[in-house]
Amino acid sequence: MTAVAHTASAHADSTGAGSGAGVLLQAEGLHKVYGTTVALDGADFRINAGEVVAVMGPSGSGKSTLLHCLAGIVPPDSGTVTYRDQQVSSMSDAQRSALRRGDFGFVFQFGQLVPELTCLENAALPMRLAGAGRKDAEAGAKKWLERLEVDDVRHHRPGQVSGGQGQRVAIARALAGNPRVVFADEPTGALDSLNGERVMELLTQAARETQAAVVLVTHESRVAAYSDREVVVRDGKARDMTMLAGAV
Ligand SMILES: Nc1ncnc2c1ncn2[C@@H]1O[C@H](COP(=O)(O)OP(=O)(O)OP(=O)(O)O)[C@@H](O)[C@H]1O
Repeated sequence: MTAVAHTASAHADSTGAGSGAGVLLQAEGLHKVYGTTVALDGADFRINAGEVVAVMGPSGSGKSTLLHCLAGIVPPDSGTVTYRDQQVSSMSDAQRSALRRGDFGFVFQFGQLVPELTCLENAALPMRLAGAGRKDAEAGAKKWLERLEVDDVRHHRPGQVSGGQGQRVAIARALAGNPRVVFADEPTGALDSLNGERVMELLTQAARETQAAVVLVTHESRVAAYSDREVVVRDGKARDMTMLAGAV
């Protein structure tokens, strides 16, 4: 095993970065290997409630793998992921799915909306999957579509809306279930810069109001500028740049 950059973790408790509401999600010493490729090599990470953390770094450095391990989508080979007092890394597939449905929201580069459903039905889908009735789920989803300024396209299907509108619908969908953590992997990657900035404004505002934490994978510094803190992943290790800067 390679030595881990623990600088960030060593300072995070005392500085209480972000809302100060305490660590919500934490990873320690994550290792993940695909064949002969080392995707994560002892990565540490932590995020507080209400905090927006940008995960940056070169292509292939392990950013998405880190996000997938944090979200319980991919189990790490070793290391731990702790959400509140639960060990995500030792949960069964079914437990991890339940956690993702109940507590996490997801936004990806290409919204990944279900093409057969309307924008409203898409935004309501996580709540439906979590057991809400159609009426309640759609009422909750409509509120978020209004908030994301795409209520007017709620009866359209994803193929009938622009990329920016589709991405806003995807964000509404991620937020509608009142997630405690939103995982956003290059959420503005497919958008022009104006749309990208508006999407980031809406995402971060909404997250701050609901005290959701946002793990934001991006390679764009103008997107990372919306975060409270930046973590750089390089060669499968994560370094907290804000903490490092503060320590100088
Ligand atoms: N499912 C997989 N199977 C095989 N190799 C994988 C898989 N997922 C990731 N990798 C490899 O692991 C390494 C890290 O990938 P990852 O997608 O986490 O990087 P990234 O920093 O998100 O890259 P990018 O910025 O290009 O999206 C890469 O070398 C990648 O090819």
